[in-house]
Amino acid sequence: MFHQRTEPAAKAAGDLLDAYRPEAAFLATPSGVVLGEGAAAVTERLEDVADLLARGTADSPAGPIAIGAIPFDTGAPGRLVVPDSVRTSPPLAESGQGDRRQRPLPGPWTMRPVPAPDEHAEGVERVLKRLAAGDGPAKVVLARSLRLSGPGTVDVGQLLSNLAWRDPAGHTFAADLPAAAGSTRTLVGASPELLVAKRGGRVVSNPLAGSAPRSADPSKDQRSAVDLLGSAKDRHEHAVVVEAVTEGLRPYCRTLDVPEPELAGTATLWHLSTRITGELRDPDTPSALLAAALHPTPAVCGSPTAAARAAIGGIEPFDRGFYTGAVGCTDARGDGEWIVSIRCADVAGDTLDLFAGGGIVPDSDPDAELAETSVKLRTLLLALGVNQPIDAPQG
Ligand SMILES: C=C(O[C@@H]1C=C(C(=O)O)C=C[C@H]1O)C(=O)O
Repeated sequence: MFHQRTEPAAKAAGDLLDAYRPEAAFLATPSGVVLGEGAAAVTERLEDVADLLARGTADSPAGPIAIGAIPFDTGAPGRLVVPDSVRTSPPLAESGQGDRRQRPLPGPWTMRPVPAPDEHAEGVERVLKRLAAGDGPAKVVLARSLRLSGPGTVDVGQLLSNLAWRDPAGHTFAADLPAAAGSTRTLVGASPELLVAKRGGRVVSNPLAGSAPRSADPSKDQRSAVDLLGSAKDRHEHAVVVEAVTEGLRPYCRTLDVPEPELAGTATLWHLSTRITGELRDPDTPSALLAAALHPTPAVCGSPTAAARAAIGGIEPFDRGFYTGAVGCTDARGDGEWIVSIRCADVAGDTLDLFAGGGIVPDSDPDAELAETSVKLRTLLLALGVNQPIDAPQG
């Protein structure tokens, strides 16, 4: 039995960003901001969250909340925390505080791509061969990572703040992870992708898949968007995800609405996006259970899931850890939001591991896929204040 304190709501989201310290949990979405401090209870599995929350009380009428992260590997432990105390605020975009709090993190940084860029392109070729064989996956999401080491302990709070103010309408998070040797470990990022949100009887999922770079030149930017919307390869890559999410939600829903894909823009990329909405058969279905049912979608793994996962395991030379997992928050009624953990870094001590991947289908081009991951890495690099090419060979 535990009791969760609910502090008075903050007037401005920026106050919660300023109050964030490593080991706390922070989530900002278009529906609001949550900062959780301390740990009254902890679990490793999404499926156990509802029972855990039922064992506690809170000042809030919605009961206690849990907040945290799960990894890509569905068999590996997550870290979902019921904080001792919780503070909330209206969304960042409504704070009127603008972007005045951005500051680059101190460098210099050494950067080590894992694998080397040309090896990632070779990995894409290997995936293409597996797809062509016809007896394995139909789509595989292949990722690469970039390890940055800096001059001192990474200021996670400043990085979180930079990410949040760069995109106040996005999903920005910092989740405490199982500790690395001797230092706290945090997953910090700004993801454009909603895995699932549930409020009362309504459910929403907004898968993204199919990407094109943005351009500072408005006519080029427009062309890139129009080409993406008309690209048969990208529409196929996207359709695979929409179908899996729709089928994943169907058993829980009385109605489901699946519109045609549209464009969603981040600062650096265009994506194909489908906002799937539905009415739950049972409005008490916990959001954490829906997240567990959908994770990992073919947007981050591929399809069919088991074959794609096996291909990833055979080709990616690193452990994804919490990248391409999910970060989210739920109350005791099951209302909550779960975000796909992409455009993120796993930070411990003076080191950040950045990750980016892309969906490979039979028409994918290895060089274009490498370039796409480089653009995706820029979300974190720009928030760090690093604006240098990353694919030049390193000494
Ligand atoms: C895997 C990532 O992004 C995912 C893959 C996408 C794609 O292949 O086009 C687009 C959005 C995300 O669902 C990533 O950012 O690392």
